[in-house]
Amino acid sequence: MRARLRGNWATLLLPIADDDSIAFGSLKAEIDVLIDAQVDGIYSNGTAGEFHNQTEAEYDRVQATLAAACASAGMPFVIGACHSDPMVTRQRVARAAALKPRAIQIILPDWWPLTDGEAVDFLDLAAHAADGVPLVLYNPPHAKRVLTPPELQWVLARAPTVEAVKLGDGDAAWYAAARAHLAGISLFVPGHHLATGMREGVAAGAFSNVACLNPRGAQRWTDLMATDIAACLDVEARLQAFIDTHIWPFRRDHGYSNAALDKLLAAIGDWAPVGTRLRRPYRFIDAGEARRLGPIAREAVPELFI
Ligand SMILES: N[C@@H](CC=O)C(=O)O
Repeated sequence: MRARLRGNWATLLLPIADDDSIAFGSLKAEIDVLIDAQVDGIYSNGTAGEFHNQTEAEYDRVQATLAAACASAGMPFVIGACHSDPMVTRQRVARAAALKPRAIQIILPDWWPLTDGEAVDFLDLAAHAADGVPLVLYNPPHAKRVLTPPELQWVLARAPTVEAVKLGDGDAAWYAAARAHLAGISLFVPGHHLATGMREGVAAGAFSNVACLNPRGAQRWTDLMATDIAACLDVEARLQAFIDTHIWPFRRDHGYSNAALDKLLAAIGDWAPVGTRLRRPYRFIDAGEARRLGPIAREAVPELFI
């Protein structure tokens, strides 16, 4: 039987060259570092993979590069077939399934918000395209339609191939609702909330921005949660203070995207040739900010830098 989807999943950030092309040599180098870090798994085409800003030929090349490297290393991988257009999603899912990933991640169509019934229908279409490969539903707080725990319960009861949901968590009331409505579903919370999600008995893992900062450190922190959750909560509190003070203002005060923030974290961690650049029209944070914040991050959470 297949093991439950869980743990520390590292996002494949998309390296962008100065001419706005995808730097495929750097992408392969990044994959090699992630494999060497022995993370629980690698996933492509999340937000930091800039799935929303690729041609279909580029999409195919990114997935083929990931699948070939992971297959030969025995590293579990999930392919993000996300797209805001449901027709394109179905085509991406079908092509992803042929690469035999552990699962395929999708978002709900993102122009006109779906009703719950339409969400079920969309997940049924995606399941057919996935041809037996399980689905991960990525439903972040900035999605056009954000499902509450009771709404998710209703939808997932009618979408049996959805094995996991990647979502934003919330306060104590949200965790209580998640426990009441989503038991048995692998829930993936934001990486920098993972210790809280584990303590609350709700999170199975994270498709993780902590792995953006340092994949090896994120893996050790995740593994430690099984035996010393108190120590992990202490790391989480310091990490959140660092993010609130030094990373979040780039979005709140200057309007940078989440992908820009994730790439800033990766540049602070400086573990692969990813860089901070995003594809136009999205603005990216100057690499000098990563150099400035590197020592501050290492002082805040030295445990994550190994
Ligand atoms: N939103 C992120 C999560 C990790 O950094 C992504 O999927 O890229």
